[in-house]
Amino acid sequence: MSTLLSLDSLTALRGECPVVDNVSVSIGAGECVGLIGPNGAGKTTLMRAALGLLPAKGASSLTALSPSERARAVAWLPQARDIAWPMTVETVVALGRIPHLPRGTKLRAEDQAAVDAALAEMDLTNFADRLANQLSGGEQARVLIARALAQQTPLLMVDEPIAGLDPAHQIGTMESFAALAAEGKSVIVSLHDLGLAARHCTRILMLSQGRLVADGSPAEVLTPERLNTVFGIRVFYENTTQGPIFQPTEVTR
Ligand SMILES: Nc1ncnc2c1ncn2[C@@H]1O[C@H](COP(=O)(O)OP(=O)(O)OP(=O)(O)O)[C@@H](O)[C@H]1O
Repeated sequence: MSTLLSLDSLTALRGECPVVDNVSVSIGAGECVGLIGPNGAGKTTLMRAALGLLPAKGASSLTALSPSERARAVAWLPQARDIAWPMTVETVVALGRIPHLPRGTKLRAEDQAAVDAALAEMDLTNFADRLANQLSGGEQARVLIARALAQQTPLLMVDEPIAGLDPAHQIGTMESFAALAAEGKSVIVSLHDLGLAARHCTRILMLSQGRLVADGSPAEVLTPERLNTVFGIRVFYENTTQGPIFQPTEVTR
């Protein structure tokens, strides 16, 4: 299995305090990896440090790449979602093709095909000519996910992509990520919906206070003890013929 991301003792400080603490992990092709943890656990910091967007100790395989190589190796969707520019949805999504275009050239047929596919995947084909800054918050979020998909990188790293999406688009987006993994690409997705993580992710990384406290299949990681100690919740979890059903039921502290 080829390795798309390798972190070795990655440590990121905010002031004196390590908010990502000695994380080592390797992500191979074909994985849909859910990155979970309470608010402030270090999920965003871990992804930004892995991308080389924050200074960190230890090593990330991505930071060894040149900026242009990195842009073809990984697509990044940050948490902030507002689109300020009065550009059409199609133009915003086409920005995802820049890493693939020879300098100064226009979109080629293969680039347009990638843009059209990403628009369709995010249910945005009918929005292609709308101004992106005039869309709702959830619609803008889908435009930015489509831009990341259009990049067609082996690895997609997305920070809370389904926050603010309606239920159908949350499920559809997670299905798109799972489908990418089934095709041999990999996705690292931070999210707070543990039910969708349990259902769509092949692997879960659980962070608590900057440390990687669990790494395995959803059933291995989402145990009652960890959900109690790390998240302070009790949950109902059952494997059914329709897949795992996972519902937080009460706060335990
Ligand atoms: N710019 C900053 N300066 C100082 N501390 C910061 C800064 N950004 C984040 N932190 C701290 O680092 C810790 C980890 O933050 P991070 O954003 O990585 O958490 P997270 O797991 O992504 O949280 P959330 O689920 O709320 O998005 C938090 O305690 C946060 O307060």
